[in-house]
Amino acid sequence: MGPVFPHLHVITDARRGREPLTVVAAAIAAARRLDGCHRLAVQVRVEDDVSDRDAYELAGAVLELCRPHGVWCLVNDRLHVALAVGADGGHVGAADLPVAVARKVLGPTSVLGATCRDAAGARAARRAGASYLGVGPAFATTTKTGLPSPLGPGAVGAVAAAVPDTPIVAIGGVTAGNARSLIGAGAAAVAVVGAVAAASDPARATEDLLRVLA
Ligand SMILES: Cc1ncc(COP(=O)(O)OP(=O)(O)O)c(N)n1
Ligand SMILES: Cc1nc(C(=O)O)sc1CCOP(=O)(O)O
Ligand SMILES: [Mg+2]
Repeated sequence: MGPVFPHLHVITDARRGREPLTVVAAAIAAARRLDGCHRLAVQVRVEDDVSDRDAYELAGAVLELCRPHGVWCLVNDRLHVALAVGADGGHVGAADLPVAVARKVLGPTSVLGATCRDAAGARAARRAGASYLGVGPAFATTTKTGLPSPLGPGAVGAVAAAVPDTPIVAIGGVTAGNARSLIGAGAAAVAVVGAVAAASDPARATEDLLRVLA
């Protein structure tokens, strides 16, 4: 992992009718304006019914946007796609490959994120080889269904305190208005879908988030 763990993870919204590449390009442009590309990561996340071919094409195109600026490109769920495009790493959750297996697939040096929702899960994921932990839902979200009740900053902070050597990325309902409460509680970073992808001006939204996270 590089010396600075990115504070803002922008996750693609690849639902039909969205324009993930336009959003990613806008987010990177905003980070460049703030001289903050090292503080930005992009996670390629597609719906389950998207074909591997389409996920591969999207991930390759996102990587092409990220790499020249040193922005991390991570791939959600589909580690074979991460490897195929040469991404910086991947992210897995409870329905994906187990963390230890994901680590084997990606190799020892790739970035590997794992979703966890409590201290015990965080310690287990860390032991299994996760390099960062996605913890959520921090706040209510409509982007993903079937999630447990929001944790709030306090519970996110309790997970962070359980794994002090591991960056926590708080996810779920994060906005420029509430991001600082999560960093104040102990998260190293936040991840967003809607706050950037659904914004009328995704570049401005990215800039706002990077500023409050500085
Ligand atoms: C940073 C980050 N945290 C959590 C998740 C959620 O992963 P998962 O639980 O596997 O759910 P899906 O995103 O695959 O629907 C994430 N993607 N990123
Ligand atoms: C993909 C995802 N995972 C979550 C979790 O808690 O594990 S919340 C979430 C959706 C985040 O989208 P938004 O920023 O629009 O709320
Ligand atoms: Mg997953």
